[in-house]
Amino acid sequence: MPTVDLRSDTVTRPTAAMREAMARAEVGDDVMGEDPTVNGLQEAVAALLGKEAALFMPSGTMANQVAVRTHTEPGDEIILEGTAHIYIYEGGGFAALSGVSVCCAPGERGLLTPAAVAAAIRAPGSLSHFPVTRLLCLENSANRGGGTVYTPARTRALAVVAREHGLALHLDGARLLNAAVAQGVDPAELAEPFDSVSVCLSKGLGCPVGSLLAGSRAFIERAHRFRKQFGGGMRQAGILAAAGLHALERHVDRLADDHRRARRLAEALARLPGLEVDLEAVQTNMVYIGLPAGADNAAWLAELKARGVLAGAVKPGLLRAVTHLDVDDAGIDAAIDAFTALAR
Ligand SMILES: Cc1ncc(COP(=O)(O)O)c(CN[C@H](C(=O)O)[C@H](C)O)c1O
Repeated sequence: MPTVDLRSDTVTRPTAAMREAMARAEVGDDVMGEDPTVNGLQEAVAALLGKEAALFMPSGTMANQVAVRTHTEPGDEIILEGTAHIYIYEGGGFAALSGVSVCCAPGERGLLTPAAVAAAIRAPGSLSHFPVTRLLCLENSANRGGGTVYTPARTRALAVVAREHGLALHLDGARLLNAAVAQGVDPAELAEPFDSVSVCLSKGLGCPVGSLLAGSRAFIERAHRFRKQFGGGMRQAGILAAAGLHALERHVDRLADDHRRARRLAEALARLPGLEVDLEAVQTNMVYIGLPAGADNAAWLAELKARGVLAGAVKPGLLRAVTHLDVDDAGIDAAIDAFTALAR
């Protein structure tokens, strides 16, 4: 029985055409700045996001953590929404690598409001008791929010509050191209208010490895130093960068297919007895699925697997399904059939 892997869009494998592009890549030593394909990808992504420069990174986590380190000094504080990837899924890197504290602001479906950001900013006290709030990080699309998106207008409104208080702004744009395609807007419009933006090539875009961090030339120069310090300097990485150039050319518009499939899956599951799906949160390629009270994640995942469907567990009673390049309409049909059989 074929298996449809809905655990994450990180599971996408390079297509044959992408592998050919990788095999043809011109390469050089990127630590010496001599890999022409990496340089080309960095220029292309900087232009895509409307930034002066960009830096190729082995992972989205490293792109975020280098950004935090570049914006802050030990003892500073950063503001994150309570379900942010930087807060939950990056190994406490903000503390271990940057020595900063976090103020988690309450969001709705993973998205912050200007009021929540304003309330999270440490008032400069007369004494030096407080950490200094230095950086606001947003996530677009918001993973644990359900793959929800910030609009350009809401992003700008949050940036106004941050700028009024002298904060720097970083965007965890792991799925920024999903957010842009879902809204029919230019990625550069969503990136515009930010000092730094990370984007992932290794998720829905189908690359085996890679993210980029974009920002001003001065910011990227400073980030370059921290990437090296964190061990992220790479040598003939053009083989990986070629996948990114290929993906930017061929795999961006098709993200709409992933969103359509996620929507179809969500609407079918929402109709099943005992399952809970927040359809308002299904805005891109993710479907969070609430199980019946008392259901056991492991048992459900095993039953789904036995029916050829892999899903991810988020927390007790909550699963996640993510559509991507390697999921087709037949895979969605199989997932609907499997959940239907189990929900009875
Ligand atoms: C918003 C966001 N920002 C950053 C990252 C980190 O990217 P990588 O370090 O995995 O390349 C992820 C990965 N997300 C992964 C997933 O969704 O399966 C897991 C949870 O780490 C992400 O969702």
